[in-house]
Amino acid sequence: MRVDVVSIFPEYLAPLELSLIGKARGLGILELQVHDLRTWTNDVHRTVDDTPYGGGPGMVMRPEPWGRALDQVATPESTLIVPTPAGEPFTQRVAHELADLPHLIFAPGRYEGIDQRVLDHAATRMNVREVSLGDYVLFGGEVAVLVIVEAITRLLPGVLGNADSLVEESHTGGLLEAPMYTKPAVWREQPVPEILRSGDHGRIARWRRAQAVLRTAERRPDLLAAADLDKRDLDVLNE
Ligand SMILES: N#Cc1ccccc1Cn1ccc2ccc(-c3cc(N)[nH]n3)cc21
Repeated sequence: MRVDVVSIFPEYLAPLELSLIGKARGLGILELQVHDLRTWTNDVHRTVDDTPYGGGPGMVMRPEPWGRALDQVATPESTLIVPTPAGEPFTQRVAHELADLPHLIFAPGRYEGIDQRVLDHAATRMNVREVSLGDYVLFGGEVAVLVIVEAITRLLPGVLGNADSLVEESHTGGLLEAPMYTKPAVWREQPVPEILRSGDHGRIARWRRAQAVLRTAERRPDLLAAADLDKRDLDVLNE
């Protein structure tokens, strides 16, 4: 997978060099390049924003630099990802969809956002997806890019050593993850649930599933409707 990020704060994306993402890049699983939007300005002040038509607070990102940037970076197989409070919710399902694509271009805006014509024009030549991290407002899209790139990179084949960890992870099958424990067996007078030390892998799997169902019902009942619950799960809920 190739990822290009265009930002007026390229240094904000430095964490993408670290840890697993850095490993994925080193293994050639992920190609990533960060670009400074001001590269595509053509005035002495390298201007990227202007006042909004129709009035209102703040500034809007001008279309010309973005247009030139996308002219250079995009290919017919590109998908443009635009973080915005007005986007579709970014979920694990969306992460899986994006992880299957060949080329992602991220356009994290700043100020009050990017001139709408940038997205409308891009949509005439590539897929465009506006995505929201949640119902809160950030200063800009760079933080969202860090989150989205990490969520996608975890799903790329070869990045996570133990493929099983992808199977057990949260939101698999639509349920939240069961609580996890490690040594010591007792910590501040709190023991690890006995079943997890029983060595009975079948009972452990059933216990974890039951915990995931109960935790989801308690914290995210909205996820239950879409989860593929079986009879045992329903019995757990009705206990
Ligand atoms: N757009 C916009 C906007 C609109 C109103 C007020 C402030 C902003 C700031 N902003 C500029 C770029 C940009 C990108 C993504 C987010 C964003 C995403 C989520 N889920 N929350 N916030 C915000 C962003």
